[in-house]
Amino acid sequence: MQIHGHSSIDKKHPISLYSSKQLYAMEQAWFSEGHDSFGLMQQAAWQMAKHIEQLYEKKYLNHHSSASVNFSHRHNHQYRVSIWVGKGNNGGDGWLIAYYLKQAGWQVQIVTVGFEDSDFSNSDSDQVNSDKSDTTAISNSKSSITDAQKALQVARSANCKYERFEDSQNDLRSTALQADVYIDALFGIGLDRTPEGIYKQAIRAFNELTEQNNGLAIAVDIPSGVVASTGEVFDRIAIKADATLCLIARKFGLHTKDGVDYSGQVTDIPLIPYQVDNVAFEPVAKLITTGQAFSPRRQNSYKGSYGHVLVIGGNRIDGSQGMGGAAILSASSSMAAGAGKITVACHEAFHGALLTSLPDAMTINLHDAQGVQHLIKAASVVAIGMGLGRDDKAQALFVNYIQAAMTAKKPIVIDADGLYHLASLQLKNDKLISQLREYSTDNEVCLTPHSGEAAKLLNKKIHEIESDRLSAIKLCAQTYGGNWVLKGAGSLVLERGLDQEQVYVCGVGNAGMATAGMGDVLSGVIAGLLAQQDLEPEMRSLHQAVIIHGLAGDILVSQTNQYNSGKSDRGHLLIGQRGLQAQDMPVAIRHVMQLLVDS
Ligand SMILES: NC(=O)C1=CN([C@@H]2O[C@H](COP(=O)(O)OP(=O)(O)OC[C@H]3O[C@@H](n4cnc5c(N)ncnc54)[C@H](O)[C@@H]3O)[C@@H](O)[C@H]2O)[C@@H](O)CC1
Ligand SMILES: Nc1ncnc2c1ncn2[C@@H]1O[C@H](COP(=O)(O)OP(=O)(O)O)[C@@H](O)[C@H]1O
Ligand SMILES: [K+]
Repeated sequence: MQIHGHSSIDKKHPISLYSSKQLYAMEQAWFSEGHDSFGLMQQAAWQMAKHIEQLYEKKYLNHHSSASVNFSHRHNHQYRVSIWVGKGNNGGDGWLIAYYLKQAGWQVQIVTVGFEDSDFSNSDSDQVNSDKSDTTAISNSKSSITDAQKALQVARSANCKYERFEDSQNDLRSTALQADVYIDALFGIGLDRTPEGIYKQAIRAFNELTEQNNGLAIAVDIPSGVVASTGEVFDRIAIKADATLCLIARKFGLHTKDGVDYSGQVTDIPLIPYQVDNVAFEPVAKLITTGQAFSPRRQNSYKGSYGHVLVIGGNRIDGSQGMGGAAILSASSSMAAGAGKITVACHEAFHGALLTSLPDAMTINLHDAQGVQHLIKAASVVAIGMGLGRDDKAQALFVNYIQAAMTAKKPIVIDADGLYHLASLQLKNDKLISQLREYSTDNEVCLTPHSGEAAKLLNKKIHEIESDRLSAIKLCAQTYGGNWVLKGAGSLVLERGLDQEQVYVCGVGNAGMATAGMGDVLSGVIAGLLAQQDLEPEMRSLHQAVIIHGLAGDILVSQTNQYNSGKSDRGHLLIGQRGLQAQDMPVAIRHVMQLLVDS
């Protein structure tokens, strides 16, 4: 997975993301305007061939070639490419890439997967005389054959060598399979089920070969095995690409869930001017990698100008060890994100520990219902649920405090055990659920489940959530109202505006953050931003909080930021993904807040 270095925050615009259904609709819209589908495939392949050449030169010759590559035969060393094609149009792209790279002087070997001998002999009957081998002649040939078959003919007529994977699979060391660059054109956006049998073997062999030969693995459109609309990879069977050449428009699945691990560096090849204003092509989500710049604070201000966060959590059920850390992490992250004041309502057993690590905080006993309700009225934001406990007593507190927060019209952040209680209340048809949904139409309510919590909230299995995270977050919002984060690699954020909802995919963060307490940190950042009413709505938004959290995690493990001298300005040693702890986050959050002011 790519880790971003952030010595300053780069200012990339959000990237629109689409489902495969939308991609097919865009193509169809283009064809219905009279454009030729094989012509589009030729364009796609030609442009990909140029990018492949550039990627090759970047890796092996260690330089960036100019935008327009001068395709010429190489005298000293022939570039070797192994192109793996399936039977759909993704394979069609592969055949044509073979044709163009061969023209450019590459040594081309095609490996077909799932083809019968008859697939080649059938096309022999339509074969265009190789003397006249050009793509135009073939594109004008029999229209009854598919674009992929035409592409196959083009490559064959140019004498590109090919062999069936089925015939060579037992000998991965065969020289025919040795190459510098491996192109994955097995499946594109049409993949809709687990690759099995020969396909599974081919994907495994492709990955093994690229690794053994230290080859460059480049995926056409999307790594085969990744589902374009969801980012799911079935049974971990997918091409592990160093680079993906993404055709027409950016696929949602490249950036969330498993897709993040398989896509490598993604390059867009837009090809057609799809109508962005057309409702049919409204992106399903936007990929964000950077936050909004913060304005400097007014000099004439005081702690009250930046809000008062009340964290409610950190309980100890009789006889248990307790969960004070959750509230402490959330509170310290709130302050790191800039909240003016913080009070923690936690079990008294943790007051000492809290004050030792965060002397800036005020404390109150979680079970002092009157006192906490009083504080809810005084707070700017209420964040509830982190380590609150799941027993009946904790649920009674949860209901009581949520009611108080709604009466006092406070923004509410609900996480962890708070979500557990919501799920139980929903099953019991409790009136709190409809009250909260109603409340969320005019007031800020943020809910932040991971897949396990979302499964409980929707009364589904975790794999059902994971197989379609986009639908899951939408269903959460429909059922409970409010703004949502569905946490995990490529966290999804759903925010409801006045008349429409917007989904974001968080393009920062890393697997080092898969440790206990990181969610508590996120709830703190969300509350800390919401508390600062001097900020514009966009800067206090949920997606801003998720980005700050992810950037902070990346900064801690990055190889390229100021921490990599071995020591940070605060004397901490560089931290890696393994061993990153939630308690490391507040210092990095402060750093990101500063970078965003500077940017
Ligand atoms: N139509 C066009 O002109 C263009 C198409 N493009 C390419 O076309 C691709 C989409 O083509 P297709 O719709 O043919 O889709 P694919 O090339 O992804 O292939 C889909 C075929 O594979 C089968 N399949 C799906 N999952 C399978 C599995 N697990 N095991 C075995 N078979 C499986 C499907 O039933 C279908 O027959 C894009 O990703 C892109 O690469 C681009 O060339 C742009 C232009
Ligand atoms: N692989 C990952 N890539 C990016 N972010 C991650 C990854 N794993 C975890 N995170 C982030 O870390 C946080 C973990 O939250 P959560 O699972 O609720 O932890 P906890 O409940 O222990 O506090 C979430 O914001 C999540 O998106
Ligand atoms: K592919």
